[in-house]
Amino acid sequence: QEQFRTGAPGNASYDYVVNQIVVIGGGTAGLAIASRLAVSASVAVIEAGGLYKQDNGNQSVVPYYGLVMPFLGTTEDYPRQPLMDWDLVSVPQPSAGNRRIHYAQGKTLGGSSAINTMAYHRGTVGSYQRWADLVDDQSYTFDKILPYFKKSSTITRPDVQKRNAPNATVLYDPTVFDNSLHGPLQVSWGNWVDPTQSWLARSLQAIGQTLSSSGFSSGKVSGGAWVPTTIDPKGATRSSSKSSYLSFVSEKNKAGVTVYLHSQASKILFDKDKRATGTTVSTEGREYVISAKEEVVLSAGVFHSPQLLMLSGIGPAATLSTHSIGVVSDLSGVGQNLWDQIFFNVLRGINVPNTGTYLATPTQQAVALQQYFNNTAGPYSSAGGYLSFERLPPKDRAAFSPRTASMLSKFPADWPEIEYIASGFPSGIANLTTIGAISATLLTPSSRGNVTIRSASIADAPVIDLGWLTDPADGETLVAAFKRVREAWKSPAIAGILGGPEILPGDAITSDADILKFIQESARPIWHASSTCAMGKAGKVGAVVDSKARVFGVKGLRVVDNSVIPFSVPGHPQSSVYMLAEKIADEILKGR
Ligand SMILES: Cc1cc2nc3c(=O)[nH]c(=O)nc-3n(C[C@H](O)[C@H](O)[C@H](O)COP(=O)(O)OP(=O)(O)OC[C@H]3O[C@@H](n4cnc5c(N)ncnc54)[C@H](O)[C@@H]3O)c2cc1C
Repeated sequence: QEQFRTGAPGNASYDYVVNQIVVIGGGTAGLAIASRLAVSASVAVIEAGGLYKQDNGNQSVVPYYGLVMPFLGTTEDYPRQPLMDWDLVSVPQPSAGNRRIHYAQGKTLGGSSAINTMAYHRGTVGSYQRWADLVDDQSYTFDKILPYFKKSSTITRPDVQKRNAPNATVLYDPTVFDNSLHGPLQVSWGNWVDPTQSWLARSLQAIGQTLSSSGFSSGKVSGGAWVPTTIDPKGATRSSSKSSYLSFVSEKNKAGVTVYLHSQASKILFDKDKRATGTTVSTEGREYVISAKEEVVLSAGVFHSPQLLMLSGIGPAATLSTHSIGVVSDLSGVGQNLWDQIFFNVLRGINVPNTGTYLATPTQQAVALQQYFNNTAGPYSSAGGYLSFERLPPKDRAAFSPRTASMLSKFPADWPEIEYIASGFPSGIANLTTIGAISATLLTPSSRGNVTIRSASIADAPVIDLGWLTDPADGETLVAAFKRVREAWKSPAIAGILGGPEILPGDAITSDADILKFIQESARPIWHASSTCAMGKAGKVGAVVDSKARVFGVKGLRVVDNSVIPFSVPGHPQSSVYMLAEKIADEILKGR
C-alpha cells in the first residue's frame, strides 16, 4: 500500500528504519522503479519535495499550464517556486553571453515528470544501437528495449471530434504500443490544437520536412508529427510518475512503497566491504538513517545523483580530497560528460489566433473552464504540439568546416541534428494577434558540461557548468539551423498570415557572425540534460555504472535516472528514462 510519511519516523532523534530496497529520489525514474520493485520487496522512497497537487495546484495538473508555468523561466530573475523547483542556477556560460541559466528541476513527488512539457516519443534505432555498443551490452538495442517501452505506457488514440482540427492529423504506429500490458504511464493527445501551430507546421513541411507516417516512437525520428503527450485522457490531466506508477502500485495493493516526503538524503552509507547499507536522511532538520537490506537505488536526477555520489565518497579523488571526503570509489566520470540540448527562437508576427487568444478575457476563461470540466476539451486541455526533426540538407551542410562535418559524421545516420518546434503566444502589439515562434534545438551537441560539489554538505547546491557552445561545432550547426528556420518563415505556405518583419532577431542580422552572437545570447535549455553518471564498459575512463546500472567499485548501489543514459537521446528523454527504470527493475527482480 502506498504510504506517505511527512515527518521523521519514531520519536527518537536518531532512528533506524529498515527496508529491503531504498530508492533515493521519488522522481520520474525513482517512482517507476520503486513501484515495480514493490511487487515483492518493501521499498522506501526518499523524496526531498512534497505533493505537487497541494504545492502547485492546477499548474502541474492541467495540461495548458505545463507550457506556461512561470518558474520555468531561465533567466536569473525567474519567479521562484521553491515548493516545486530546486532553484538551480548554472555558473556563467562564457560561450553563451556569460549568462547564468536557471535550470528548472522538479522537487516534488514525481520529480521532473510533474513539471515537464509532456511530449512523449522515443529515440532512434541507431541511437539505441550506440547505447548498446557504448556499454557493451546488446540488450539496449531498440528491438530489445521495445518491450520495456511497451510495458511502461498505454496509448489512447486522439479524440478527433474534440480536437476538431482537420489540419492537425495525427499519424502514429500503434504496433509499438501494447495496451494489453496496462502500462501505467498514460500517453495521448491534447483535445485542442493551437491554430498557430497548424499554420507553422505547413511552413516546416514546405521546406522538405514532410509528415511522418509513423510518428516518433517506432525507432524513426524524422520529419514532422503531432507528438503525443503524457496526458491521462480520462480527465485530461498530467500523467506523472506519481499519478501513473505510484497510483498503479497502490491500486494493485502490492507489497508496498513507503514514501518519505520532505526528506533529503545526505549521504549514502557503506559497510567495510563497500556495500551500500542505506542513507542518512534529514526531514525537517532531523537526521536519521534509512537502511537497505538489499540495495540502494539512486534516482536523484542529472544534477543531484552525481552530487550525492560525491558527498558519499564516489567521484574524482581530487574533488573528494578538496572537500576532505574519504574516497570509497575513485571514479573520474562522476559529474562529467554532461550533455545538453539547447534551443533558440526566431519570432515573427502572424495574424492567426493562438491558444492564449482564447483565454484573454475572464469571460473567455470561464467558457474554457466549462469546456475543460464538462468535456475535457478546449484550450486548457492543450499540450504538446507539432515537432519536426531533420538532418540538415546537403546545401546547408556545405558551409560546415571539415572539423564540424567530421564531428557530426560520428553520430549514427538516423540521428537527427535539429528539432524544430512551432508555437505562438499573444502579441500585446496593436493590430497583431500572435507572435509566432519557430525554434531549433541542437540534438547533436559536441560541447560537454559538468557538475561538481561546492562543499561536503548536502545543504549546498551542486555547481553546474552546462558547457554550452564551448565546442565550435555546435555554433556552426545552430547557425545552419537558424537559416533553415528563416527559410521556413519565408515559405509561400504561410506568406498570407505574416504580419510585418521579423521581430527577433530582426532582419538586420544576416552574417554568420551576427547569427552566432544572437544564438549565444539567446540560447535556452529544453531541460534534457543527461549523462553525468554515464553508463559504460568496466574499465572505460569516465564510466560510472555498468549496463545493469551498478556503480563501479562498490556493491549494492545502482543509479537509475537520466544521469546514467550515456548521451542525450535525440529528442525528448522521458520515455527512455521510464524504459530504463523498467529494464533495471526487471533485472533486480530476476536477481532476487
Ligand atoms: C521543464 C521541463 C520540461 C521538460 N519537458 C520534457 C518533455 O516535454 N518531454 C520529455 O520527454 N522530457 C521532458 N523533460 C525532461 C524529463 O522530464 C527529464 O529528463 C526526466 O523527468 C528526468 O527524470 P529523472 O528520474 O532523471 O529525474 P527527476 O524526475 O528530476 O527526479 C529526481 C528526483 O530526485 C529528488 N531528489 C534530488 N536530490 C534528492 C535528495 N538528496 N534526497 C531526496 N530526493 C532528492 C528530486 O526532488 C526529484 O523528485 C523536461 C524537463 C523539464 C525540467
